[in-house]
Amino acid sequence: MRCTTEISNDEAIVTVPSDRTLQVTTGGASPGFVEPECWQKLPWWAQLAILVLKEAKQPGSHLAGWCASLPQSFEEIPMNWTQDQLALLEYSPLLSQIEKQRQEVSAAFLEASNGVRFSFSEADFTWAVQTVRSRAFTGPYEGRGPQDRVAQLAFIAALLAASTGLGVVSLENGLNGALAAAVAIPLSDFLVGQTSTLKRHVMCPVVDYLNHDSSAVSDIAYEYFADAFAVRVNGSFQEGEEVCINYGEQRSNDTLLQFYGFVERDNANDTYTMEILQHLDVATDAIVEVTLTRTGPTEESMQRLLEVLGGEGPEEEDMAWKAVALACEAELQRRSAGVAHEASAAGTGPEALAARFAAEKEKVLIACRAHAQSRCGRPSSAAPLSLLTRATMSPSFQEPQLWQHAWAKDLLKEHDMSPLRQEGFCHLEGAFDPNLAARCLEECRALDADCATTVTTNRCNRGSRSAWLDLQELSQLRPKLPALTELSEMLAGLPVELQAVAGTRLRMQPATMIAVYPEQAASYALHKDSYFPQDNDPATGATRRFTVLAYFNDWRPGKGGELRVHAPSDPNGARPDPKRFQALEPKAGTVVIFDSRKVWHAVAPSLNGDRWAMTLWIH
Ligand SMILES: O=C(O)CCC(=O)C(=O)O
Ligand SMILES: [Fe+2]
Repeated sequence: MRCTTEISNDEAIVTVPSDRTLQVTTGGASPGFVEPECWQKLPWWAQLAILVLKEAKQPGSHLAGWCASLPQSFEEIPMNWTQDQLALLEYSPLLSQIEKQRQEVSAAFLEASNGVRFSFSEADFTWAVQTVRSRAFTGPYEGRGPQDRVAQLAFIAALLAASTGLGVVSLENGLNGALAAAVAIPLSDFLVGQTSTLKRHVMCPVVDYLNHDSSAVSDIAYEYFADAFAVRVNGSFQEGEEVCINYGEQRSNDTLLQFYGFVERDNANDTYTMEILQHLDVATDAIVEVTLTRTGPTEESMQRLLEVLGGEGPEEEDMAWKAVALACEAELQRRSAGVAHEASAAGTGPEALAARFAAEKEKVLIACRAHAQSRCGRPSSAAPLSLLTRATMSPSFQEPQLWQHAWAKDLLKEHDMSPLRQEGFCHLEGAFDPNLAARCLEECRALDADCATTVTTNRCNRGSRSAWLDLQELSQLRPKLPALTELSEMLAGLPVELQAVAGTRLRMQPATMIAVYPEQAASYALHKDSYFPQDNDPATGATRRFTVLAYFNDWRPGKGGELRVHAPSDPNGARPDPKRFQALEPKAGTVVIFDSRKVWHAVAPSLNGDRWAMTLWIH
């Protein structure tokens, strides 16, 4: 759906009155045309499917226009594919899911055909179920009966606590706002889930015309006082722009294909489930199914794997990572090559969709294999470790005057620094010699191959590896790392120059960090480098004031890994709009300087090649 006029942030873009929707709720009464006993036995999607069939078959339905706009068939939904088409997926977990789904739909049809007082064929019913599964959304239901009241009271109390906590203006607005938030997916379980498992499943005409985008931030909310469903999209849009919503967070391509009939390219939530022991030389009858992400097994899978390996020590963990690397390798050997998939994925129809799905699954395996290999024999830590001593470095601040460098003096003189003062960041292309960047890149790769980098345990920054170069140890590091020490000294000359630009006294932690974002297997979520003043270190008063980044890669469009600098937030420092950012290319020779306290930023996954950079933080 495209917008015909400008849309501003958080405006309700579609509002559908409750009586124009089709809904079912947990334990809700059956409609007059279905036997109550039959209704209670049917799963929610079958109940909704019956409501859809009723509208589609009933002459003069007030939803006739919407019914007529629904697709006649769903050739993109794998449940409708032939065995040959399904085999192209090369992925048995999805095949089992589809088989299960077919059986469930048939069973529900048998049940429904006995208790519904109008007739329909199995094909009609299947069509309606597929309409429902690709278009309905689910949220909590605040309850209706006396029993539900308890849940409702707790619900309202939680909302009031939330709204007063936020300093909301009027009660009605507060409640509407809080309820709106409550129907959104993540909060719903917190507010309602603990006291009630009541759910509401809704088919909302028109809302279903909106496409999915996993990066979109949207709410589909029941607005209590308006008795309507409203879609709000976080972000502003120009006339003609497509507006997408997020069908739900963290959906793998399995779910997207099975229920919605599409595959998302480079979907960071895609996973690969397999029986891991079949690929390993272990004498056991146990079957260990693991789910792999681009950065290794899910926590639950890792736990299961460690149990089989007999413990949770560092040795077992190392063995587990080796097992994952081997299993990914074996699985990749077993599958047909992704290049072939990519070639056949260009068209439309089940074959192309299956090829796209298989190509994406292969990408998960490749990234997971690389990550698992990088974990073997390599420490993990919340912070990078010193290259020389392998220890965490406690901040020992120095006066910037100690570090002066002609390059730094010239750089800030040559470039206009007003963007740094006004917008809080500046992007300096060609700031240093790309040959130096290329030499740094080579040294970084060698260090990484020697396991000198640490794998981060920061959940917002999954998959990256890094190391500290201690500026006080440069003489020892120089012989082995001439390029990295040269660049570190250059960057260390910036704080004294920035003091003049910022008009404040600065201090520096004499260390630079090198970090890699491996291809397809790392990203950094929206964050600031300093949440001043909350994160003032009480002992040292340390707060990061400026972040300096220097990039090493020969960057080309399509390689990904952009630094996303988000539009400045309000003076209260609220999180900015996740959809509005400027994407800076991490190109060899580029330096970016920004205010660590003000600038919200993120790193996009690198799509082609490992992405390397050096960082210096100034306090
Ligand atoms: O590498 C980048 O472009 C930014 C990394 C970053 O945001 C960080 O390390 O805090
Ligand atoms: Fe950062």
